[in-house]
Amino acid sequence: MKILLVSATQLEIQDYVLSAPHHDILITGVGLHAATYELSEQLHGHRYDLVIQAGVAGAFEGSGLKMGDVVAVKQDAFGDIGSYEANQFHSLQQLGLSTEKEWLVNPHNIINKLQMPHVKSITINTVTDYTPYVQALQQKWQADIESMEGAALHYVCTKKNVPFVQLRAISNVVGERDKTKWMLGTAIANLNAAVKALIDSL
Ligand SMILES: O=C(O)c1cccc(C(=O)CC[C@H]2O[C@@H](n3cnc4c(=O)[nH]cnc43)[C@H](O)[C@@H]2O)c1
Repeated sequence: MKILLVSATQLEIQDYVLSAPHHDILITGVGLHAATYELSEQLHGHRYDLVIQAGVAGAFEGSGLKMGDVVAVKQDAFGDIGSYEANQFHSLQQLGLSTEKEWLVNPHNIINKLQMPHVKSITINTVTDYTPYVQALQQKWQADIESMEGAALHYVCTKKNVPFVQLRAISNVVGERDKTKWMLGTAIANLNAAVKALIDSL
């Protein structure tokens, strides 16, 4: 099986890569713009049976998720592309500016084989501790987690008709900007173990 392993940063997947260097690896850089471009370029030149995106993420309060939990993203959305006014967020679809679906749902069976929570994620461009904005996004999407690249995976792979799966490990609570309260090390260790378990099972 030809697998592409994708991550925003080397740090997030290097433990797995060092132990099993035989898959194609794509480090996109942080953010939607970089992930969309790099993934599109890579899929233009190669055919993969599965694209795995692995990274850390923030969990929304009330999601029930704990630091270090590893989750599979069932659906993702471009969470902050639209308008924010009177403390309410509106997507491009609500504004009548896009006819595409709001949620980019992963239709591939592989996600059903993963023994971990299946979650809703949004992909955002600005990390913030401004509570009214975080609450407006929560009210709109009722997501469990957020990242800065996930929707690029769902969007590009769906357009290119390539099977994909997005694994995220929880490193922080959304809105927490004090990095001493993040659990990056635990999240990355658990993420790499989950990537290994998934690939070994294929
Ligand atoms: O130090 C900063 O100011 C800073 C600003 C934005 C992001 C970071 C990161 O270290 C995150 C990089 C990476 O991790 C994902 N991530 C992790 N937690 C969150 C979150 O709460 N909201 C959105 N994305 C998150 C993200 O996918 C990035 O690739 C540091």
